[in-house]
Amino acid sequence: MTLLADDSTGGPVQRCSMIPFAHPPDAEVVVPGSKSITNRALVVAALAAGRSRLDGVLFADDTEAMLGALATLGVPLEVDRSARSVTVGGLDGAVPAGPLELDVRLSGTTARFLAPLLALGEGPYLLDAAPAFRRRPMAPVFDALRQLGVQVHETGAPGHLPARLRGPGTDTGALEVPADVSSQFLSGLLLSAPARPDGLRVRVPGALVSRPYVTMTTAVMRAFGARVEADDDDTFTVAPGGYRGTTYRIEPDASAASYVLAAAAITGGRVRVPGLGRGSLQGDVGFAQVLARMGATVDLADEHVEVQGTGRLQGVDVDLSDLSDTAQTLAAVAVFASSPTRVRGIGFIRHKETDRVRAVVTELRRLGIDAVEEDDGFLVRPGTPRPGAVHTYEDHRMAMSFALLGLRVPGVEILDPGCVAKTFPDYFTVLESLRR
Ligand SMILES: O=C(O)C1=C[C@@H](OP(=O)(O)O)[C@@H](O)[C@H](O)C1
Ligand SMILES: C=C(OP(=O)(O)O)C(=O)O
Repeated sequence: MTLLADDSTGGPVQRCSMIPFAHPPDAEVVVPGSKSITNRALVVAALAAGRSRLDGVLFADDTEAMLGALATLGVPLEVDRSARSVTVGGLDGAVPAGPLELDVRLSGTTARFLAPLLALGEGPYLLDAAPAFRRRPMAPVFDALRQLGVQVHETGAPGHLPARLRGPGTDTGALEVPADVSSQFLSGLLLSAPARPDGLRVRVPGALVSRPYVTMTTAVMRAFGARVEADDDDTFTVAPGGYRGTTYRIEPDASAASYVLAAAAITGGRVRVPGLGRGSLQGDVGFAQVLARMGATVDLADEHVEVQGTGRLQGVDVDLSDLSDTAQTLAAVAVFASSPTRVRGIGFIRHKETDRVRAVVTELRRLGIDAVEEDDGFLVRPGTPRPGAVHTYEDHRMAMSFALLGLRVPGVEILDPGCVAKTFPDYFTVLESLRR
């Protein structure tokens, strides 16, 4: 893999030329900590009574956004990047008054988890984001906060950041939050609920996408002493009483692991990721089972996941609504299968960093692969990608997934490879470490 300087300005690196592997990889790969667990643990530790120590922390743009926002709120933080740990001095639910300005950058979890936390304080708080995030939906969070008595004033487009918040929102009552576009709206309300005087009761009407992330939310909450129950009709009840600071280990990121496991599957190599296994809090660990259905040999053990490519991959028809961050990874694998792959249940990924359904299909077609956009997913017919420069749309998962194609065929270039910094800053170095 070569990094080329930007050919128009000679400025910062803007494209990455992939060089295929000459030999299949045979490696153990340490992937960075889970973005989703890091940002949950930071929020609950910040609200807790007493100190917490978080280990296995991810340091990437999305978690730096959360750390930066908590620092702005005056949360005492001791950050040790080399040890991958953060010590958090909890606020015991006392969110300081404003005026304060907080920037969530490109991070969905930071935006959707922070807004309900700010609703615990008086404000005013100006919550803003990078331009690309301002396009992503916030209306369900704002509507829920208004139901709790918070004043929410969007200073740009309705239902989007930036917004000015004034609380505290202490109203009680039966709250509803739709979660058919993102589960993060629900997770954010749950995470701050133990710090509310009366806790919270919230119901999800209709579909709940990305459900394993909500189970992850309640698991992290319980690890810090909260009491939260879910009933069969997706009503969640959170008792008041706050959180207790604790020592907490964060798992490696299962979505990040999907790329190196897919690399093994498509090159006929072997990759083992330690620290992730059957008992993971992350639904994306299930991606290994999708690879198994396609023909890879998979060992999902207690403490590791390993994929051995067999040189034979068949297409699958799969609903990825529980693990949609792996849809793009699967699209890349599907190119090298012997039959078509249909991914279903993921219409909502049109609201992520970019319209991921459209982006996947557009970029596969750019490389000469027959792919079709469908309402709730896409269809990929296998083929041999031709050389080309892949557009990544400020979406780290477009860059990480399409780079995999270049491990098998020459001439694949990834534009704006730096966008991987959102969750996996060392991605290209880690991928390169698989080369033998
Ligand atoms: O709660 C979380 O940590 C996340 C939930 C998912 O989003 P949606 O609930 O919007 O699908 C996922 O795509 C995102 O990367 C992280
Ligand atoms: C959808 C993603 O992130 P976010 O937390 O910004 O929603 C993602 O990481 O793929």
